[in-house]
Parts: sequence; structure tokens; C-alpha cells
Amino acid sequence: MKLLTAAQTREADAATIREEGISSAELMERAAFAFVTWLQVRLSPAADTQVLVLCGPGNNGGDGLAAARLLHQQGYLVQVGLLPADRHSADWEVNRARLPAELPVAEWQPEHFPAISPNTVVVDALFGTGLSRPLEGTAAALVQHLNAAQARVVSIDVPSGLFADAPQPVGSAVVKARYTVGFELPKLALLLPQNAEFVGRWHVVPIGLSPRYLADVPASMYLADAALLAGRLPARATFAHKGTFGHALLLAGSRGKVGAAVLAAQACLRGGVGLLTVSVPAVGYAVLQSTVPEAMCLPDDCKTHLTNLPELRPYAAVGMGPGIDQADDTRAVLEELLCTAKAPLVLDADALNLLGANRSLLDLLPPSTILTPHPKEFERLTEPAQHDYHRLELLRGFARHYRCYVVLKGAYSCLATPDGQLYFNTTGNPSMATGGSGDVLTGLLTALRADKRLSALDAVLIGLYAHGRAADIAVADTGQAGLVAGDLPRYIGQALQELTTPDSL
Ligand SMILES: NC(=O)C1=CN([C@@H]2O[C@H](COP(=O)(O)OP(=O)(O)OC[C@H]3O[C@@H](n4cnc5c(N)ncnc54)[C@H](O)[C@@H]3O)[C@@H](O)[C@H]2O)[C@@H](O)CC1
Ligand SMILES: Nc1ncnc2c1ncn2[C@@H]1O[C@H](COP(=O)(O)OP(=O)(O)O)[C@@H](O)[C@H]1O
Ligand SMILES: [K+]
Repeated sequence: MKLLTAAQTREADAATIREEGISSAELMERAAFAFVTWLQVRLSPAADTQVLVLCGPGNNGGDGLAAARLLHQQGYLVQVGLLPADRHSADWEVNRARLPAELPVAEWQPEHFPAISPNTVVVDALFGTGLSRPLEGTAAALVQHLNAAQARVVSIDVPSGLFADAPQPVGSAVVKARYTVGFELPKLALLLPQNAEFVGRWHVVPIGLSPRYLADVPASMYLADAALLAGRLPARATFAHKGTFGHALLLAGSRGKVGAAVLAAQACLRGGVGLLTVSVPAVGYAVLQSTVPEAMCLPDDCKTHLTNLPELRPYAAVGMGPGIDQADDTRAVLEELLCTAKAPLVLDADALNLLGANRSLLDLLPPSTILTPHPKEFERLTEPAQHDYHRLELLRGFARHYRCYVVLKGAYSCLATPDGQLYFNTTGNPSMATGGSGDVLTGLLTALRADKRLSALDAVLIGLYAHGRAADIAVADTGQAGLVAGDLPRYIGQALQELTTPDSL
């Protein structure tokens, strides 16, 4: 699924109106209906529920007016509060006129905003994608009044005051919603950690925007969801053998962090690799052999950390980083790997920290290497970001410059490709915020890179999706707090199966 900018969303609305021969008010009605349908499922029975709809002067306010009418028709106790304005959009006027006379409507004056009861459900329809500057004056005061009320707020399209796809000054007035319900496609702002306190949980509801426009519009940002990835993992052929799926090498572990090597190895095997060899410091040899018997193990001469690069010829992909620490002779192993590897590489954790501390090594990165930094590791590779949008630009620039695939990990992990596209992963949950989840990802990505049937892009996208999806499946058994990284590998197979090409004509 593509992510559209606010401007492209307006074009998509216009294309839909043109192609379907409907009026913009009809599209607004569709949007309001979709919103109300979503809301009704989550509200208490109609007669017990007070709903306050706060409407701004544009089409977001128009959506709010239409939603107020539809909720009123369903028997909810609805009131409408209007933000005072000199001018309103045409479809706002249409929907203002359609409000039934018995539905209470008041213009909210700044000197005496009515109190908002915490029991009220507030629909925030003040501003949407048409916001052109940060809120000030009455609009900002109303947002502050609403936030102070601590009511349950559901924002239409975006929390009012938040730019849909651009940064804004720190401290701007923005509604703090419990839920944000967007139309058709999420806006970039909903995916960024800095906006979490405003967005709450988000959902999108379909409104039938022009499929032709959505297919043709050029995009540089995508949501990597099931629709994008379904069927991308080829099914296994009847006569497949272990050579079909590649032989991977993992370079992982150091004294006190052998577990990272175990987790990566388990995930690599569950990711479907044909053969796996793990190079660990001598201290990890017995541990690895007993916990992951399916993997071959190459013990390093050094007891505590990696000091030797194995002969690379047998391997279809190499993953390095989980738990390796940052000793100077491990840095030398990384340097030799970068200089000599012919197979695709996956670099994580301390391999990234070593790159950050020895930036000249970055120029040795083979094209199409996969790097998986979390934000702190990414900062060590680049520079501190001023905000999330800046971080995304740094990410895009880094991936382009080094011709690499770079995954900025977090909720909605973002992959930047060598040609500057961004893909936001849609799976995963906060259960993964536990030590070792990243090691599991390294192992899984190394397995998928060893599978020659997959392109580099598909390997990363499938790996990110399946990693998060494994956690989504696992939490049904473990709960969120109870999940540990070691639980994830055994759900990877099920997650991968969901993306496998169906066995049909
Ligand atoms: N027919 C359509 O085009 C559809 C539009 N939709 C809704 O339309 C919304 C976009 O509507 P609009 O483009 O009218 O934009 P908004 O409703 O977001 O607001 C635009 C109005 O606010 C004013 N404004 C912008 N920034 C301001 C600020 N900082 N302080 C005070 N006033 C400010 C603008 O001058 C304009 O009058 C979407 O978010 C969505 O909710 C949906 O109904 C789907 C269909
Ligand atoms: N709140 C969250 N929602 C979804 N995924 C998450 C969340 N928190 C962490 N993750 C995922 O878990 C992994 C954590 O990796 P990392 O930070 O390297 O941890 P570690 O070094 O402990 O293995 C990443 O893939 C990240 O995307
Ligand atoms: K809004």
C-alpha cells in the first residue's frame, strides 16, 4: 500500500469524484458513514452515550457535521460545538444545513468554552489535512481546553493541529486523541514516534478512493502490509533440498552475550535456511552446540570474542553483529568481512557500533548490504536527528549514499532502499521491546538473504513482516509482558507461511 502526502490525498479525492461522477458532498457522506460505522462498534449503547462533535471550518469540520447527523439518527445524545470562523467550505455549508433542528448546535466562544465532561466521547473534527500553519488563537485555546478535559477523544483523519506529513514547531497545540480514524490510507504523521501522544491508536476505514489514481500515483513511501507482501515468498518445490535454501554464516556472541548468538541462530533456522554455521568465541561453543543442535559451530581461537574470519566461500549470506562486543580484533574481522565478502551481508548491533566508531569502514560496505540499526545505533552511524522527519531524511540519504538497505527499527520499522524508497512495516507490538528481539531479526534476515529465490528487497520486507507477525501470533500465548525474544523463533514459520505463494492455479 502506498502512503500519500496530504496533497496527493486531495488529488485522490478529486479523482474519485471525477471518475465516479459523484459530488464532493457525496464523498464526504461516504467518509462520515465509514467513520460512524467504525465508531458505533466501540461505543456503549446509543441512549447512554453523550457525543460531542467539535467542528472546524473546512471539510474536516464537514465530516464532523455529517457524522453528528448520522450518530443522531442512530439515537446517540449528540451535541455539536462549532469553532467560530468567517468562512466555511462549501461541503461544510451543505452539512450544516442538513443538521436536524432538534440537534443542539452552538458556536463555542473563547471567553467561555463549555465544560467537557470526562464521560463524553468527543469527536475531533476541527482540522484535517488542510492545516496550513500551527494553530493559534481560539483554535489553539479550544485544543488546550479539550486536552485538559481528559475526555475520550476520537479524531477524524488526523488529530487537529497535527500536520499530516511534515514537522511542526515543538509545543504547537495539537489534540491528544485516544483514537485517530483516517480514510483509506494512513498519513505519515501517524507512524512516527514523536506523534504517539497525539494520535493514540489509529485505524483507517475504506472510502473507495479511485483505484486507478492509487495505482498510478508515484510514491516514495509504502506501508509493507499483508496486501503488499502476500504471495511474495515462493512455495517450496517438491524436490527442494537443503542446498536450495542456502548456507548461512552467523558471526555472533562474546563472553556474557552468547545468548545473542543462540537467538540469531534459532531464528535463522526457523527462517528456513538450508544450512547454518555459527562462528562464536570459544566460550560459546558448548552452549551453541547444546542449544541449537541443527547449527554447525566454528569456535574462534579466542575465548572471549571473535578474532578470526572463517573462509567465506561456502556461504550464501553472512550475518554479523549480535552480541559481538567492540574489541579491536573484532573490528578487524568486520573490516576483512567488508573487504572480502562476495555473499550478501546483514549487519546489526555491535557491527553497526563498530562502523559508527570507525566511519572509514562505511566506504567499504558492499552494495545491497542490510543494516538494522535502532535509532541510537543509527545516530552513531550518522548524526543526532532534530525530529522524526529529519531522521527519515538521514535514513533515506544514508541508504542512497551507501547503496544499502537500512532498517530503522521500532514500532513501524522503516526500511530505506538504495533508490531512496521508504517502506514502513505494519506488524509487531510492544511485546518486542525486550532484549534479544533484534538478534532474532538478524538471524531471520540472514536466512532470507541466503535464499537465492528472493530479491534483496523482498528478503528484507518479508523478514521484517514475519518478525513482527511472529510476535503478534505469540502474544496470544504469552501475553505482551510475558514474551521473551526466545519465544519468537518458533512462530516465524507460521508467519512466513502467511506470505507464501498459494498452491493454486
Ligand atoms: N470531499 C473531500 O475532498 C473529502 C475530504 N475529507 C476531509 O477533508 C479534510 C480536509 O479538508 P480541508 O482541505 O477543507 O481542510 P481542513 O478541514 O483540515 O481545514 C481547512 C480550513 O482550515 C483553515 N486553516 C488551515 N490551517 C489553519 C490554522 N492553523 N488556523 C486556523 N485555520 C486554519 C483553512 O484556511 C481552511 O479554511 C480531510 O482531513 C478529511 O477530513 C473527507 O471528507 C473525505 C472526502
Ligand atoms: N513497540 C514496538 N512495536 C513493534 N516492534 C517493536 C517495538 N519495540 C521493539 N520492537 C522491535 O523489536 C526489535 C528490537 O530490536 P533491538 O532494539 O535491536 O533490540 P535488542 O538489541 O535487544 O535485540 C526491533 O525489530 C523492533 O522493531
Ligand atoms: K481532526
